[in-house]
Amino acid sequence: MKASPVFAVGAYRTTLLATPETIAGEFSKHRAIACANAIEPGLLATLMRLCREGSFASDEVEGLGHREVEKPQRAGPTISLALKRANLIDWIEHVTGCGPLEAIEGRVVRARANNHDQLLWHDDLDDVRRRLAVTINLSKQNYEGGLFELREKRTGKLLASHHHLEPGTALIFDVAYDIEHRVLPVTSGGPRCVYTGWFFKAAK
Ligand SMILES: O=C(O)CCC(=O)C(=O)O
Ligand SMILES: [Fe+2]
Repeated sequence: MKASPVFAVGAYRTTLLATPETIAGEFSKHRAIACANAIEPGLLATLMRLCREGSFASDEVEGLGHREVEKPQRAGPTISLALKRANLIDWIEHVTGCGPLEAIEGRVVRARANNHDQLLWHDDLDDVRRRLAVTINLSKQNYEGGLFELREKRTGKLLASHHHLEPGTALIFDVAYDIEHRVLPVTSGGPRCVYTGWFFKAAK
């Protein structure tokens, strides 16, 4: 997907750069939007440093694949906190029509070019509170493979595919029973390092 700058999350504030109406059509067509420079440079530098200095533990995702998860979590909670600001939640609700949303939860994961790390097709609904997913690229080195794909379950029609290239790009995508997504193996370079999190449905 082509990423454009639509919001910028900083350490102390989030700036909205596009009206929800200009982006809503893309989300309804692809069930996803790609946001360039979604993290301001200062915060991004801190997050990349936390990832570089942090440690990662092996994580087997039953029936779906394998990757590594930041442990202890440092970059992950910082991003979750910064994504919680009301103006961004409100903007995302208007773009996607998926509101009302509340708390976001997520962590940083890493996939290596090792013929092992990947995630097969899944819908994220093992936790039914999830309503939207967000991934943010934190990869220091470029990589081949590691493509994210989103498709319709019934027809297999591909709705979106995204290669996380620039650090700080965010991909926001729909979590629903009619669609599923996967992450293909990284074939060289990397590791592919991303924050992956979810906006939950607000409790009624
Ligand atoms: O790494 C990604 O792009 C998506 C990760 C994912 O699908 C998940 O954590 O459930
Ligand atoms: Fe997922």
